[in-house]
Amino acid sequence: MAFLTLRDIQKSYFLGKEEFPVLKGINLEFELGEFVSILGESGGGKSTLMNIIGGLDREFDGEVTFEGTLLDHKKEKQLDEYRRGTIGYIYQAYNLISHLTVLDNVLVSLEMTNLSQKERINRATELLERVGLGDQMKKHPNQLSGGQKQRVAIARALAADPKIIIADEPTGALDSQNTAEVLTLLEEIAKEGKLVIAVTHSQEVANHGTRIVHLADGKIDGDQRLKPAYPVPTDNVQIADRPLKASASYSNAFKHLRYTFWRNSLIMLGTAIGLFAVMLFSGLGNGIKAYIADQVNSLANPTAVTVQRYSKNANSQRPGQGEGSLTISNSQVKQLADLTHVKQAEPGYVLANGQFRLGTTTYALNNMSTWSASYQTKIIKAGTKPGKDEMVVDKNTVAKQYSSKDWKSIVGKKVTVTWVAAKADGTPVPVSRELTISGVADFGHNQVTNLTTYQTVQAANKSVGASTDAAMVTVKVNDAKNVDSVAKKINAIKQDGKRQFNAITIGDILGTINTIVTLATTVLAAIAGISLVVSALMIIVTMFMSVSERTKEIGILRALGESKKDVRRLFTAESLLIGFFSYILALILAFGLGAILNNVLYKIAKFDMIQLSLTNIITTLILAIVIAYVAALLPARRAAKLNPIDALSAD
Ligand SMILES: Nc1ncnc2c1ncn2[C@@H]1O[C@H](COP(=O)(O)OP(=O)(O)OP(=O)(O)O)[C@@H](O)[C@H]1O
Repeated sequence: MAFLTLRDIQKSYFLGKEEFPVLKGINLEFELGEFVSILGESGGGKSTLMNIIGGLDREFDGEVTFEGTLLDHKKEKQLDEYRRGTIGYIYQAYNLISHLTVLDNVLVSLEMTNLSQKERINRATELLERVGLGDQMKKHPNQLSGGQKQRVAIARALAADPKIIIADEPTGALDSQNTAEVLTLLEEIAKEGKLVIAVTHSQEVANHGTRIVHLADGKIDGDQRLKPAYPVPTDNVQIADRPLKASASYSNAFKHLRYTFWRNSLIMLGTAIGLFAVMLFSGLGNGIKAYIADQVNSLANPTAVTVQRYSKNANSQRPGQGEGSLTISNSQVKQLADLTHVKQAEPGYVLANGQFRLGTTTYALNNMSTWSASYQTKIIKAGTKPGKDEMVVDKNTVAKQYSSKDWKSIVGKKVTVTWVAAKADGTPVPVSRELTISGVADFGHNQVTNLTTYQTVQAANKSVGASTDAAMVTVKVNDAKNVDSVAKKINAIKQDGKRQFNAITIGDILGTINTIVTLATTVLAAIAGISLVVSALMIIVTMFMSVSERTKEIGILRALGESKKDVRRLFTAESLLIGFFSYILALILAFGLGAILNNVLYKIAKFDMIQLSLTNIITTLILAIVIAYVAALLPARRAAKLNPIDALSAD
C-alpha cells in the first residue's frame, strides 16, 4: 500500500448552476522520499489538486488514503489533525503572518506540537539557521527579501515535522540564485524521507525532483520517474502534534493587540471610560450610604431599639396620642427589660401639641419627646442634657427663632410648657409645667426636635390624673450585633394571640435610606452603563476590521492545522484582552480620579464620598469580560466560518 493514494479524484466549480469540471478523475500514488513535481498548463487544476491533498478542500469526489487510512473529508476534525500533523505548506506568495516576527512565524506551527516552550524556540532557531536566517529572526516579514521570506516559509513548513511538504510554485517569485537555494532545500527535505510535492511551471525546477507528473485537461497525462525515491532514514523520530492550547491563542491575540496598539488603545480608552463611570457611581453610592450611616449613628445610638405598641395602622397613629390602648404598661416595660441581651428598658413619652411662651412669642414644640439611651450627647450643642423639670430645645425651630445670633442665650430660661395628655379612657387632658431650658440640641434631619425627661412628664401627667403609661420604650441592647435579634424577639411577643410591639432600629431607618440611595445610584450607574453599549459596538467594529484585515492569516492558520474553534478562540481572546485592559485602565481611572474627587468632597462633607468596594471591582471586571465576550461573538464566528482556501487567496 502506497504512503499516499489518490483515487478517482473529481472536482468541479459551479458558477450558478453551470458546472466547470477541473479535475476529472485523478489516480496517483506517492511514497515517502519522493520529490514530485506537478507540471501543467495554467488553470489546469494543479492548485486545486494540492488543496485536496493538503486537506484544505473538502468539496470533491474520490478518495484520499493516507498511510492506509481513508481520509473522510466530511470530518473536519480528522482533516484538522491531518493538516496539523502531516502537512507542511510552502506557497508562491510566502504567506507569512505580517504582524509576527520571523521567529514567531515559525513558532506558530510549533505551538501545535508537544515540545516544551524551550524546545520549540530551539527548533525554530535551528531551522532558521538551517535556511540561512539565523541573524534575521527578530525581523518582521516586510523587512525581508523575497528569497528570505520563502526560506522562512520553508522553515515554518518543516517546523512541526510533517511527512508531506506541499509547495505551490515555491520558486515562482524568486530569481535564479534563490530558486537554486530553495530547490536544494526541497531536495534535502525529500532526502530526509519526506514526501515533497511541488507545483511548478518550470521544467528546470521539475528536473530537480525524482518524478514529474503532468496534468492536462483535468487528467494525468504523464507520470515520469527521474530517479528512485530517496531511502527513508530508519532513525527518524517524529515530533508528536497536539491541538492548539488556549494559552497559545491568548498569547497570539496579545501579539496582534500589541502590533495594533494605537488603534486598540483608543477603543480601550473608550471602554474604560464607560466602565469607570459605572464604578464611580457605584462607589459614590457606597460613600453616600456610609456617610448617612455615619451621620445617623452620630445622632442616634445604634444599640438602642425604640419600641412602640403595635397597631395595624401604626403609620396614621402617633404614639402617645389618642387611644390609651397604645401605651406601654409598667409590666410590659419590665417584660422588655428581662429579654436576653437587653441591658435596660427606658420608658418614654412623645408629647402631643406641646408649646410654651417666651416673651411675646409662642413656640410650638413639634415632637417633644423624652431623653433616652437612643440619643447621643453629641447632639447637645449648648448647655446640658435635660434633668428633672428641665428641657432641651431644638436649635433651628426654637433657639434660632428666639435669637438667630445669640441662640445659646436661651439656655437657663424658665418657661411654662403645655401639652395634651390622655386619661386611661382616652379623654384628652391639658397639662402645664414650668421647665428650665437646660440645653439646645441639633437633630440634623431627624424628626425629634425637643426633649425633656421621662420623670418630668410622668409627674406632670400624674398631677392632672392623666395616664402615666409610657408611649414608647427605649431598649438598650448589650451589643450592636444583637440588635436585630432583640428587635425580632420584641416583634414576636404576643398577648392573647395578638402582636404587642413594633421595634424600630437604626438599621431599619438606614435600610430605608439605603434602598433609596441604592436605587438612585443604580439608575446613575445604569445610565453610565449605556455608554458600555457604545463600547461594545466599538469592539465589534474593531473585531470585524481585524477579521477582514487578517483573512489571509486565518487561511494560513487553518492550513497549519488550526481548527475552526482555534480561529474563533483567537478572535474571542483578542476581544477579551481588549475588555481586560480596558478594565485595568478603568481601575486606574477610578482609583486616581476617585482619590482626587474624594479630596475635593472631603473639604465639603469631611467624608470619603467615593468608596469602591471589592464587589464593585469584581462586578465591573465581570461586566467588562461579558461585554468583550458578547462583542466578539459575531466577528469570531465569521472568522471561524471562513473557507480556508478562499481566506488564503485573500489580498
Ligand atoms: N473558487 C473558485 N471558483 C471557481 N472557479 C475556480 C475557483 N478556484 C479555481 N477555479 C478555477 O479552477 C481552475 C483550476 O484552477 P487552479 O488554481 O487549480 O489551476 P492551476 O493549475 O493551479 O493554475 P496556475 O498554474 O495558473 O496557478 C481554473 O480554471 C480556475 O479558474
